[in-house]
Amino acid sequence: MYKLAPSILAADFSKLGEEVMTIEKAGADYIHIDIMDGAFVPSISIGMPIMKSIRDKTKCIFDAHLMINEPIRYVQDVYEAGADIITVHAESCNHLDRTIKRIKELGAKVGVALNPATPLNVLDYVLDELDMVVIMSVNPGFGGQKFIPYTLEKTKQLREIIDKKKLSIEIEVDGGITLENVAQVMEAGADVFVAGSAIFTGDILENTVAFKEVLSHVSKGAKSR
Ligand SMILES: O=C(CO)[C@H](O)[C@H](O)COP(=O)(O)O
Repeated sequence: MYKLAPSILAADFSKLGEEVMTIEKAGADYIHIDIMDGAFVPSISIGMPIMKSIRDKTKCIFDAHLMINEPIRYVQDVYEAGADIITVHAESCNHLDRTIKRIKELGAKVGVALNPATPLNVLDYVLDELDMVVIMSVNPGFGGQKFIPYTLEKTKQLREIIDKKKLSIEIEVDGGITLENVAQVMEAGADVFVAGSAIFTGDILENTVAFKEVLSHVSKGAKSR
């Protein structure tokens, strides 16, 4: 099954709990939580207290995306705040292997995100340790940006590698996903789709249902791969 991961970066924080309950009701699979430090990426977003405050509002999986330098310093706090999946950027870890191991020791699932221009081969030696790879389809730091088309090819290449090695790793694509381009991202081989502005602008319930409708249309088995 394809999964939808609404990014709360685009939510109305004055009613975050309510909005999270709305997207769960409409079928969201993961709640994508963008944590930014103002150093690895230009923006500062939200942190552990906000995560904790919504943890009891939903049973959805918390998919924490750490856009922070040396995230190993915070993975325990993020786990304790309720994260089920913790994703770090390959570019922000001095010791990626150690960071992956630390997340696994905590008992969380582990993801590694790659900026648009980062090649897939940085994952060559750690791929089989991962539960998720996040292909950034925008340069991280802001919601509401335009999808970068060349990341479709990168997603296809990663799909081939994962299938060839028979690994059970989810490919999540993050940034600029809309109802207009989501089918292309599905065709490229993604499993999980992050959408911020396209979900939280306008009617949140209707937008979530519309995404779920598209994602349920093409069954994975029916795809060429
Ligand atoms: O990681 C992110 C930004 O760094 C966001 O999750 C991403 O951009 C989703 O927002 P939108 O759908 O508005 O592009």
